[in-house]
Amino acid sequence: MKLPETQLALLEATGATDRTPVGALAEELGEDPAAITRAAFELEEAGLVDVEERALEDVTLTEEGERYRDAGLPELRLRAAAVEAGADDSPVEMGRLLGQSGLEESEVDIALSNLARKGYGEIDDGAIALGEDPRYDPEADPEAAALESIAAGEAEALATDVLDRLEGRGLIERAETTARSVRLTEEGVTALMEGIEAAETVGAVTPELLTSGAWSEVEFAEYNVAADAETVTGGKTHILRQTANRVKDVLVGMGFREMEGPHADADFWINDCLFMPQDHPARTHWDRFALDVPPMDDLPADLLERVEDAHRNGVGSEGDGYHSPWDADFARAVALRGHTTSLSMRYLSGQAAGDLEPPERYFSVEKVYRNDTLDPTHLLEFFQIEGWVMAEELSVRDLMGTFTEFYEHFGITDLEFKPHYNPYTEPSFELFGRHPETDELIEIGNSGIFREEVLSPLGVECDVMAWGLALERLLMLMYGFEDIRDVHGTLCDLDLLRNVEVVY
Ligand SMILES: N[C@@H](Cc1ccccc1)C(=O)O
Repeated sequence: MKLPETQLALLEATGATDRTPVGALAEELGEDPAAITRAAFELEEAGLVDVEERALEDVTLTEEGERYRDAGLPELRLRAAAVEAGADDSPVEMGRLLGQSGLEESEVDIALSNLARKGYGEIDDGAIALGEDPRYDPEADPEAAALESIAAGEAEALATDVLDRLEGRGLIERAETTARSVRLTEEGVTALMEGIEAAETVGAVTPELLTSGAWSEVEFAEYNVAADAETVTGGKTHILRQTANRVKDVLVGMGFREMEGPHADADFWINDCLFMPQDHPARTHWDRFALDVPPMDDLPADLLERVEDAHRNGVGSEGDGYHSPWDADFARAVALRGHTTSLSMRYLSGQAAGDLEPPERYFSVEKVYRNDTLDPTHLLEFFQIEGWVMAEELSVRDLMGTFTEFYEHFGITDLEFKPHYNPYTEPSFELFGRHPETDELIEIGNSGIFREEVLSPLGVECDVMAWGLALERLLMLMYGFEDIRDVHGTLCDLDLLRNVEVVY
């Protein structure tokens, strides 16, 4: 008779009278328990051993259970302090005991309720009385003793009601496991006496086996295709990134080209080009992430001059500018961009991709940084879907039509628009969508048609409509997430991300 090596080793290590646990055999043979279990079942199928399975309970201490095992159960500590303070004779004020007992604030209620439950003392009017004949025996508290047994791996002998109580208190965790043990059958004993040879088995076909022709002589290991396999949660693209890629595909499909540019940029590109006055509240130091790096000295001088002129004196026949302070050093200072409209400015100015002729369409899906207060819909950094269209004649209808087409690709068909104000667009619109779970209207973007004060210094003579949409908000509408922190950043909910069904 021939058997694969692992099976033979297992058979030789197995007794005919006493059952041996599979775990012990795995340890003895230095093999993976899963491999030994598999071998045991194969031997059972061949009639050489029999495998017994028993449902077992695996009991472990929780962190709190561990803590009480070290320091003592809170009720026992309180009781000991009460004895010390003479509560055997007359009631002792709670207030006096708490300090002595060393109980944490969070443990006081736990101590009191369990003290009463166990009949170790009575609490009346803020004082503890121990009574005449306390059932208390510090050496024999069953729950304290059970914590010790569990820590020593001897939970099996414990009564179910004690385990139930500890579980109810959150001090232990119980899990079902299966214990398997094996014993030789008569056939197994006979086969061993007659002698068994080790057959070399092969787990997988290799190119060498195929080319040498050896495949026809070797014995292949049999797979148990019915066995449960461990769940492997492999790496995959984060849905935020997946959605970003999808957004890019959609926009490319709509004829847009992608913009690139720096995350840390001169205030000039982030704000000044956008006709944002230098004393605008959003430009104060606590709203932006200023960087302690040298200023950007290579801003195009003629453009700098034209932007300054638009700020100071206005553009065209009607506007007359802000008359607000203008400081070129302020324009050169570097900060993390609060929106990617800085990229739009670079491209529209001709500095990024050369002079552009209408019609042109550009987009980016990139990170922006804002010093917001963290909450379910705000993060310090998020992804903005920036975009603009340059054409001879544009109207609000073109803007709305573009959004309708874009969001339809993501199954969002109930957009709402509200008039809005931006220093750099006129008219301006905020975009809203309905959250699928809460039915609330949530803001998903901001848009408008650039003002002459923005376009004229850049040298653009036709219309440009533009927008900034929040990728995370799009995700909320698509997937129904209510807290953006579940899917973004280091606090994200891994289970949620693993199990989410990709929408498109
Ligand atoms: N920059 C704006 C979005 C926007 C871009 C272009 C035009 C109008 C609005 C924001 O971050 O909210």
